[in-house]
Amino acid sequence: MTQRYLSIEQVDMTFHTKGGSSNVLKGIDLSVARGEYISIIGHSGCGKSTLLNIIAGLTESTSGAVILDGKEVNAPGPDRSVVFQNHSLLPWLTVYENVALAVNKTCARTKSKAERHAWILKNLEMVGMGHALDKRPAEISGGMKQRVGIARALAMEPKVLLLDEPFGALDALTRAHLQEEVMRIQDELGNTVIMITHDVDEAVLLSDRIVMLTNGPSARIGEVLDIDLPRPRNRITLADDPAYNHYRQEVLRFLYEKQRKVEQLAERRDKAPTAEASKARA
Ligand SMILES: Nc1ncnc2c1ncn2[C@@H]1O[C@H](COP(=O)(O)OP(=O)(O)OP(=O)(O)O)[C@@H](O)[C@H]1O
Repeated sequence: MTQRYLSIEQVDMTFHTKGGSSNVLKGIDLSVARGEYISIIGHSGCGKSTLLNIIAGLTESTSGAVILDGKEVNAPGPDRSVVFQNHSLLPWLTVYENVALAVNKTCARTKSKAERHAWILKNLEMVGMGHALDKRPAEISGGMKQRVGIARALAMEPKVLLLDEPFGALDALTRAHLQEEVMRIQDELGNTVIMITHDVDEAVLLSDRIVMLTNGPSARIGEVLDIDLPRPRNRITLADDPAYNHYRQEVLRFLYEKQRKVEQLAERRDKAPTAEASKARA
């Protein structure tokens, strides 16, 4: 594997709003190998989506750089496709047309009309949506919409697939099915993937490495955990696997420790006498 297929170098992010400035990310450094599956996990509001948006080129970082396959990227491009938690299909287009829109945009020069048609079908079949080509988003379930979103992202043949809590809004069974699909597709295509998740089991099941962000403000990478479990992975077998459970515990320990620190700070703040109270006592 080529190390540094994607590298995030010393990325800082500060948002300036009317209410003041907030430092969200500080000194994020991460190298991702080609074909690697990375999950980013961290407490709510720590800056995971901000980081993903910076990689996608949707948000410009305050400083630092994102280098993909030797080139700096700082605007959206077809080399990075994003799947969001809440599907972003165009409601007036059919399933087929939603994927076709992306394919016609990115492959117009490289594929003939017939090739593009076959490619759209192949990608929709890969996610099990070949039977619903003419349906509109309102006529299919949430899980099916996510499948179409994944097909659309894959059909663009991105260098990096960015998944922002792609299964977050789904029921447990649909979520499990889609995780299996993504693992199978990943085995077949060897995509480079960066996925945000809140789900520790999902992170361990799918990832080669889990990147754990500290709590904000100024979140940084707290720990990176290598998930050295053979593939293909089976969730039922892994449930009794000591290595799998060890990885789970490691992520949970990190998250609980960070949470505990936040609670301790809040306790200290609540106990500390306020300036007014001190003045009143004086
Ligand atoms: N465009 C923006 N302008 C100002 N502040 C922003 C903007 N985008 C995000 N933030 C702030 O940055 C912080 C991190 O937000 P972000 O959505 O990246 O967190 P997250 O870890 O993805 O959260 P969650 O897990 O809840 O989705 C939050 O405090 C948020 O309010």
